[in-house]
Amino acid sequence: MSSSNSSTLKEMRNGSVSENGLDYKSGYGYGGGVKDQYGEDSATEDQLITPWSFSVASGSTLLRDPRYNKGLAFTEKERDAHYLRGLLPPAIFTQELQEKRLMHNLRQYEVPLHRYMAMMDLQERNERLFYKLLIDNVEELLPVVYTPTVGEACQKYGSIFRRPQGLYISLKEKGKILEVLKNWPEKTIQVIVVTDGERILGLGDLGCQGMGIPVGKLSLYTALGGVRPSSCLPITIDVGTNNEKLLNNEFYIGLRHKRATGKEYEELLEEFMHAAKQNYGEKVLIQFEDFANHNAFDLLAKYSKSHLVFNDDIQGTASVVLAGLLASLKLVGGTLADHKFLFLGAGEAGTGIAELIALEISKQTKAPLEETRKKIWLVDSKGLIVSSRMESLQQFKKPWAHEHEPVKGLLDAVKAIKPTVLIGSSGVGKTFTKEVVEAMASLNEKPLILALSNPTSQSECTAEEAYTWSKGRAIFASGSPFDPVEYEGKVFVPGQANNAYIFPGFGLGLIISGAIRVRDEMLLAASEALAAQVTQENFDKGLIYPPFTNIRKISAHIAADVAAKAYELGLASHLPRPKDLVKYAESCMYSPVYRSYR
Ligand SMILES: NC(=O)C1=CN([C@@H]2O[C@H](COP(=O)(O)OP(=O)(O)OC[C@H]3O[C@@H](n4cnc5c(N)ncnc54)[C@H](OP(=O)(O)O)[C@@H]3O)[C@@H](O)[C@H]2O)C=CC1
Ligand SMILES: CC(=O)C(=O)O
Ligand SMILES: [Mg+2]
Repeated sequence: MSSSNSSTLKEMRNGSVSENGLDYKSGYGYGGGVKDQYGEDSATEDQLITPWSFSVASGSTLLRDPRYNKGLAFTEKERDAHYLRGLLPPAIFTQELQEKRLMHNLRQYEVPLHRYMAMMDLQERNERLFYKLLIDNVEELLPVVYTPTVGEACQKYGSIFRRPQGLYISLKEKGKILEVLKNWPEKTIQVIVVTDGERILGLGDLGCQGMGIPVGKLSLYTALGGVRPSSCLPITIDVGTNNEKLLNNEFYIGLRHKRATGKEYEELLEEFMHAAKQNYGEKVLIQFEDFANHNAFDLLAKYSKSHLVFNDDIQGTASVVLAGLLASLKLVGGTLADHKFLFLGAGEAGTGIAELIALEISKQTKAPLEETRKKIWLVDSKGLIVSSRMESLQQFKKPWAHEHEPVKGLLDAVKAIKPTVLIGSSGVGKTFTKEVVEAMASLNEKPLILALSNPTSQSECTAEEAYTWSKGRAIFASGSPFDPVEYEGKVFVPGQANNAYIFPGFGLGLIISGAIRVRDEMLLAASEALAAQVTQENFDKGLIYPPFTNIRKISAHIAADVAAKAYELGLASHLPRPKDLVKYAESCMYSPVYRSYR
């Protein structure tokens, strides 16, 4: 360590690096960056000449840097070498002891939002400990940092706001977005999750406060998919909000006017997409999240030609649901083509899933897509989507307008269509009523019921309702988690049908292969990889998804199959192709274990 309290990366490269304890042991297999003092990839060669040159710190600055801070886990030697003497109490804790203490403290909070805030504080204080906690306690902490609690956090974001997380790009930044991107401290970005806050979960327009979603999704990219935190960038685009309650709330953190639309909106998005590619290169993955459907489909169609883009709500959800359906065939029998599907909700999630099911059936049976789509029916707020409504339908609904007489409510649609699978993607809670579930149970020995809407308050029904009303015959999964249910002496474990199973591994697959575009074949590969991870033990409990406890292994398999597909399609730029892609994906994953600083 040089005697100054901070040293620039340039200085380190000029000679003091090796003596400063570079720890290459747990470096990444990708990224190609320069290692900083602590063994992190921090900046690429050309970034060294930018005015934002990287510096590392010691003393109190080190303690306040969440990326490198280890709190009480700094060793005696590190305390000496890094000017920490006296800044910490004498005790030295292992990371495991810190973890035990934090879990104990977290469990004292009875209000979920308080747990969320405690986790965000930890992320801002000690990043590795945050990820260690999340990875080691994933089933317990997912509902805290993700759905359902993240929904409440977004609703109250203005009130609970402490330190800013992520990058805010508002209409005020029009014409300056590239400069805004350059203000972000990290230069090597591999994944951006971006929202404009208009459809946050099933909670509607939360404007700028939607930031909780990209922050939460990216923490899962790291914890579940092993993408390193420094290469993840959460972004919220603020074009205003139509949420009157927020506009009138004195603590609202966003622009205080109605949403910009049309040309003004499109130009801001265009500038952002252009700047992101210019600043981070063409291999940066841009994940669109929780946009309203009147923008989401158009943005995906427009930018999938020129950028590496992925819409989680349309594509990630489709892939996770298809995986559950493929797995469920072990329980319900038949092939996918033998089933009939009915959706409540014909938006991003509903039509996205429908299309991927139709594609998979078409792939399996060689039947044309127009035919396989006919096995799938959707209900929107106006009733069953049928051909007589064609003229007034939004573009993304048109492929689902089959010949049938008009049907108004869901119950009548169930009776008319006689589906084997019922999927809720409406964003409206309690819409799978007792009559609807009973009708499904009267039609099927094992009705498959997926209540995808988030958060829990918007779930189409609860796990208990699904099992009780079907007399224990339903196979059930939901977007937000439910506890196991005991019905007539038997314990039923509901699965979580959430795109969180897919996007972390999917993104990792794109990154490790250096993919330049996303294709439907990759989504199908991800579905098949996830379905293959469901074990007999899971099926015995009625599960159609594996538990999240194994998610890193699952993500490695998804990543490997997505990467393999990218290579097969000629869309991978990282050559040569690694032989064992699963091992390679695992070797690329971020580890939250502390590094030793010499
Ligand atoms: N589990 C998971 O992984 C995921 C879950 N979701 C959840 O799915 C829900 C929907 O998301 P998304 O598809 O993006 O939203 P959209 O707004 O795109 O679509 C909602 C659809 O539901 C329909 N709808 C609304 N109210 C009713 C009603 N009372 N009866 C019948 N249909 C109704 C709408 O009808 P109309 O078109 O007529 O307005 C629309 O077709 C959200 O709660 C979201 O959290 C989303 C992505 C992933
Ligand atoms: C899970 C998710 O992406 C959603 O509810 O929007
Ligand atoms: Mg979403």
